[in-house]
Amino acid sequence: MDFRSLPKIELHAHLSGSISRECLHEVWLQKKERGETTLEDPLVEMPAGKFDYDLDTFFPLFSRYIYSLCNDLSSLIYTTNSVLEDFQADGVVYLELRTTPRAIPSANITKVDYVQTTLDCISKFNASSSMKTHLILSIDRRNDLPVALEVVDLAIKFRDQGVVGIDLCGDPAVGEVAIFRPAFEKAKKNDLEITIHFAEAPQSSTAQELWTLLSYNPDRIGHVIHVPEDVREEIVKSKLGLELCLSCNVHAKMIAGTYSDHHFGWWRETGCPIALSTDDVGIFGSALSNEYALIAEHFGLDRKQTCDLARGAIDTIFGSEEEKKRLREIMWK
Ligand SMILES: CNc1ncnc2c1ncn2[C@@H]1O[C@H](COP(=O)(O)O)[C@@H](O)[C@H]1O
Repeated sequence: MDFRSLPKIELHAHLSGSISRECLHEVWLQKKERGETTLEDPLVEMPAGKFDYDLDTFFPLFSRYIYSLCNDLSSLIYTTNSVLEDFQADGVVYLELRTTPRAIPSANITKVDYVQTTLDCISKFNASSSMKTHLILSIDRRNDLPVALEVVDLAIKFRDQGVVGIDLCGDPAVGEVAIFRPAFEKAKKNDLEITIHFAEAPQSSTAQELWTLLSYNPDRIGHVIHVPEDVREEIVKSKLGLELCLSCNVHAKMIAGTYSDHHFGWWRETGCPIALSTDDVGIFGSALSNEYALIAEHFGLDRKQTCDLARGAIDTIFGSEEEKKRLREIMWK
């Protein structure tokens, strides 16, 4: 099966984590030539073929390196366009990209500028491509409530330009999710969709945390790894959309074992819509086409089952009914 040509939906992709190393290298070269950076070459920082980042080494890649490199308007535009091109070239027909609004005071960039710049790239790309993209704004678990509310306000402000929802992400070892209730309540009240990183690591999978997160009424949840039985039952009953990321979970050792041990095998029997997704293709190096190839290989999916899996994600997109109709027409049966 040609997994690249297979029309696919990507619903769990972090913008800064989806930038390829080659693209980061190009940004670095341009800055180096202009004498604007003292950072190490991305290809040295993240060598080709190295994908074994665990949750301890993964998050600092952003705070310590990628955010320092992509720290002005031209690098934001260059990297966002490159991410969109990569997804399109991989056969993605519908993309929900997510990003944490980031102010860059050294370049006079506010969070409003950051979101506007990202949306401008998306809107230009949407106008000239068959892949359609929407934006989700992320709240980082390490944020406090005022910052989280600011993210929701930005989502409301930019809804007309393609923001469809709110995400809760970040290092699962950090933060107390109960503080975010007013932010998610405000998002719901304003008809924004909600997706949440859920049971990603043992520390973030206490019964208290998981029931708190479910009480925010998410429309989808991501990763969904360390889930106790009573919580699973509730998820299945509510038919929540699941964003499952295979290679990321294997490389980062977030699951025990390997591809064939992934919890996709359990969730696929439950009737919850599943969106196979890449999470951070720039870091973990597995494009969505490869994720489908791996799933087909390790779970013995034939052509029809693979197409059904890809189409199943239509039901859980945050896009419009019209968009769903378009996808039902173009996605393989
Ligand atoms: C293991 N998977 C993951 N779990 C939790 N949060 C993750 C993540 N992968 C990425 N992020 C979140 O997304 C940010 C980078 O993209 P943006 O700057 O927002 O575009 C990271 O800093 C982290 O907060």
